[in-house]
Amino acid sequence: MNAVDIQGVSLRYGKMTALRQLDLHLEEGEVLGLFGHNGAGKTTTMKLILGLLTPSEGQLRVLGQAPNDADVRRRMGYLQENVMFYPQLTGRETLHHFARIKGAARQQADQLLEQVGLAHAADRRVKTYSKGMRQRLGLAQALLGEPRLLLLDEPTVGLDPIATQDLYLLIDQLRQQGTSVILCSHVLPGVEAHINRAAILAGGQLEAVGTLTSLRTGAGLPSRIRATGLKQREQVLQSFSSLNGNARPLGGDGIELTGSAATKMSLLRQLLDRDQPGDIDILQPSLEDLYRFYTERASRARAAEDKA
Ligand SMILES: Nc1ncnc2c1ncn2[C@@H]1O[C@H](COP(=O)(O)OP(=O)(O)OP(=O)(O)O)[C@@H](O)[C@H]1O
Repeated sequence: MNAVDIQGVSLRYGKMTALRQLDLHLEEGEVLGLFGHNGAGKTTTMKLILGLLTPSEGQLRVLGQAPNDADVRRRMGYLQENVMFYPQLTGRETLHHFARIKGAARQQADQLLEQVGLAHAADRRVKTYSKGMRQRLGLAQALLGEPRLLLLDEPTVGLDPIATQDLYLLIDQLRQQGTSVILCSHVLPGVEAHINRAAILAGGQLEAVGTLTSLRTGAGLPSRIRATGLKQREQVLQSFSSLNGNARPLGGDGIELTGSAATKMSLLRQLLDRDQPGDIDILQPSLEDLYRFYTERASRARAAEDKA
């Protein structure tokens, strides 16, 4: 059973179509990164999964049930963008309050405060918390009741680099325990090692979805192999240039080879056949490169449609 199954879902706010024919699924124990420009439809997708919105068309199942099923709601955790709390309550009281609403055990509060690094501030009022502390409290609130499905909307906003890294490690841990996670973010650097697949929304439509490897193959963006410490650099350069012109010299004794995701490994083997480099770096298209590629492709397609 998939944690989330979205089939042909459209969502209209009056005349405005926020999501168009969305097909997307989330496997159990999978982390899906959901990316897109402002207004692309990410929060709308989250709200549909949470049962806060009803599709105008299409089918949606969450943990095998309708999203507004009471049992499903108990097994979901949600960290919303710009999370707000009662300023007069302490961190611990805040979690007790949400535990009551969610039907979760009150004793969980202390363990969760510890887990998100807020144990030292458990008895301080939330109004004295920094932005990052409120974000951590939001995460603890989302984790109440040991959810099987976690929806995180911009979870790293306000977190410092160490706290961001801690959050990603926590997501890795939850995934290992079988929790499914959808992570919406505009912050792409650093996230790619922690997601199984990425989905890119543009203008309410799914422009691309897949593992980074499959998105790289689909985009056809080049990978670069940088090698230094070559003993026969000129011969190596010549032999690659005569093959397909994808080699160029770098400063010192280095070279850079450029190839598609499909040819990368073969280029690497050819290089190692020809020389014994002291060091090698492989620079693959990053999540940002892929995001740029797919969103620009979507914009071009839309501009062409508008012209026609
Ligand atoms: N309640 C609403 N009434 C009318 N239009 C809405 C409403 N909520 C969202 N929209 C519109 O639906 C579209 C999708 O919005 P959504 O909030 O899902 O985008 P998003 O990808 O989460 O954006 P952001 O990154 O800015 O949070 C936008 O054009 C937005 O203006």
